[in-house]
Amino acid sequence: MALLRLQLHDFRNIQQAELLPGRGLNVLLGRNGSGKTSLLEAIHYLGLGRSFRTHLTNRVIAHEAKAFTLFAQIELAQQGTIPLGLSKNRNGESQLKVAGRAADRLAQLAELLPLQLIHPEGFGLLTAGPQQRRAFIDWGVFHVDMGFYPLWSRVRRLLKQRNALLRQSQHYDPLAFWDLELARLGAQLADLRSAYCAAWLPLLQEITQDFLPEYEFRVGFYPGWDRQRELTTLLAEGFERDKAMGHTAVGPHKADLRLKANGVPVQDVLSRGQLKLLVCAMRLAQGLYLNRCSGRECLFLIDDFASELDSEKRRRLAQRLKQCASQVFITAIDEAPLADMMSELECHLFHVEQGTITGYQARESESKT
Ligand SMILES: Nc1ncnc2c1ncn2[C@@H]1O[C@H](COP(=O)(O)OP(=O)(O)OP(=O)(O)O)[C@@H](O)[C@H]1O
Repeated sequence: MALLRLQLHDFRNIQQAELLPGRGLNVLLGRNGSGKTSLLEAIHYLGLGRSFRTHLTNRVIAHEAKAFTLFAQIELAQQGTIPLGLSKNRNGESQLKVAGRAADRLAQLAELLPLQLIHPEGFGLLTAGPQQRRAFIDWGVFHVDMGFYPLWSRVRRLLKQRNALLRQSQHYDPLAFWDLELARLGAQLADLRSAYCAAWLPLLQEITQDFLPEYEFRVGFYPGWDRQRELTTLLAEGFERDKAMGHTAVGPHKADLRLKANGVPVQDVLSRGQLKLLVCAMRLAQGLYLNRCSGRECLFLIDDFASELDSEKRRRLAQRLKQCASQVFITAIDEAPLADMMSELECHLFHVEQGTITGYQARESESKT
């Protein structure tokens, strides 16, 4: 999979621009505030239907404009080149087109454009609540198991129904029927997530050897409840508590990934820089796993991160990206700190200046294999 063309209209400070990326490393160079991160944000929008900086569409639409529009051409191994279009206006209305047809599910975008974002605030994956880590596991399962998305959607609907019933019912009985189904599907979801974590973990351990060899990492998957016990029993026992809280306290919607370094929770022992490296390793391991088990490539967006790594780690990052066969978009203020990465990968340079892309230059990797 590769992004061959990206056109932007009224996206942040970019009134109109076109990017024709290369397949390897695309370096977006520019001064502070020039629009580099906005370009990554636009690609993120195309892959996930949302920004990584804000949940407010109005912040992303250029001042004075009514809507933003993104258009892209992507190349897929099976389908060849297909166009994608996404537009959002200030009333929150979206238009999504895939291969010229109106599409209604953002999951369609995610399916076409698997992407991983590595950015300076990314360590929230390890320090914030479980929601981000659940989304992280689900990204992986979604891309390797076709059965995941319909199952996940049914579990979500069941939970909504259960929470609505909790608020209406004085007794547990009306919930019992729904809980049977929730427990059945919840167990299937937990099995998929747990199998994914077990399969992905060896790759993570391999990559952390590059980035953080001083630690031994262990990763535990928590399915959202104690699987020694029946989920139906736990749900029935927790009825009064759940009713008081207005939502369900145990179940697959509480799944989490728990990481330890030398036996201690990572957020208690690693420095900020080390947490960032670990997140980077986790995301690379996902890209690599996707590539190994489905032959598909995942696109990497790397914002302002490489300058935080020493030269050896940058080289290792580039080597891993090469292993993932990934197309990479990386921002930097100047190219000097990226020299190590640029020598490992086929490299394309773009200059971003006040919302316009002013330069383009393709460079051959020095150490092509
Ligand atoms: N909705 C908007 N309309 C117009 N301009 C905007 C909008 N939102 C943000 N901007 C401006 O867009 C510019 C580009 O921001 P962006 O974060 O992409 O810059 P950057 O090149 O990544 O900078 P840095 O290197 O400092 O991270 C900023 O000057 C910002 O003030």
